Amino acid sequence: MTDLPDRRLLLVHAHPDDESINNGATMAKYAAEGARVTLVTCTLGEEGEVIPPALAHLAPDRDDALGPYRAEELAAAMKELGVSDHRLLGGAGRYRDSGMMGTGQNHRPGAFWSTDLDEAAGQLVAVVREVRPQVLVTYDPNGGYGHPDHIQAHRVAMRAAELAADPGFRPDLGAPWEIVKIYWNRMPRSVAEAAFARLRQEIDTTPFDEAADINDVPGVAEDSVITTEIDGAGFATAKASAMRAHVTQIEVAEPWFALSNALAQPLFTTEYYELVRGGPSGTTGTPAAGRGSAAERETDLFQGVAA
Ligand SMILES: CC(=O)N[C@H]1[C@@H](O[C@@H]2[C@H](O)[C@H](O)[C@@H](O)[C@H](O)[C@H]2O)O[C@H](CO)[C@@H](O)[C@@H]1O
Ligand SMILES: [Zn+2]
Repeated sequence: MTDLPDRRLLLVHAHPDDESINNGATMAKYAAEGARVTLVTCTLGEEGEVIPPALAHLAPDRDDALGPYRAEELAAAMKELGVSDHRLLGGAGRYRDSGMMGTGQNHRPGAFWSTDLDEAAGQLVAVVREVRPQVLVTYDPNGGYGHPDHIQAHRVAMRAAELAADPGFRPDLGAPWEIVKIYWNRMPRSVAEAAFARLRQEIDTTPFDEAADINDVPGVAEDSVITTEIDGAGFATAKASAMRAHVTQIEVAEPWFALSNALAQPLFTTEYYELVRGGPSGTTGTPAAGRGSAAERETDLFQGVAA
């Protein structure tokens, strides 16, 4: 029927760098194991800050050239992870970075936050019906930490999963395809708290002045919500290198890193997820959240998916 690899994973993210921060080890692991890993990034991060002074001219209020530069950073990061299929939703520059919640950029023409949901989801349906992934990874409904582009990426991903399976929706985009398992990026509160406690103790050994707040970490949730953990210890170097490739946004001093506001955070190589559709048998329908102790969690996103 198709010459696609058996296992196909689709990740939907808002800006260049989110994929490496949230899923770098997971992406590197599955790519190394021969799965097809497809990344769709919804904007080029045109409204981001710029860390290196020598690149300050790229900023949106100067040359407004950060978008193309971050596209190059993304390509470099994908090389570090061994991921060859990475796309920009609707093509480069179709949807613009909306800025932080409540800023004027939210309503700038072309901002992703104010784009039509079904129009953007239609762009993603074309990718879903081409790639035919068994597994989709995106953000929780709050986008991890409330950034408008993250919230919109969640909405577009979930809507596209629904429309891609509907035979009455845009037959011109290909045969309908039902994604068997959908995950949201998560971080167990107990793991985050322990890591931040160690970071605060060691802050003087890092190049950073202070630690971020645990609430700055995307997707923090009670441990019982976490259904799945992917041990990416073997891919720590790849993840750190991919994060470093996003030079304008991230400074990495392993096992710590800081985003453009220079507040240090832990760099996690175990990456956590909440399974929100599909279960061990691959059936659809929302599984009961949580599986009790960590020992009961899935350790493979494709667990229960028929090849
Ligand atoms: C990780 C992430 O989603 N980064 C976004 C975010 O960047 C933040 C923004 O620049 C803020 O002003 C800083 O204080 C904070 O440290 C950054 O993480 O928002 C940007 C603008 O929408 C976006 O380009 C960037 O990718
Ligand atoms: Zn982001």
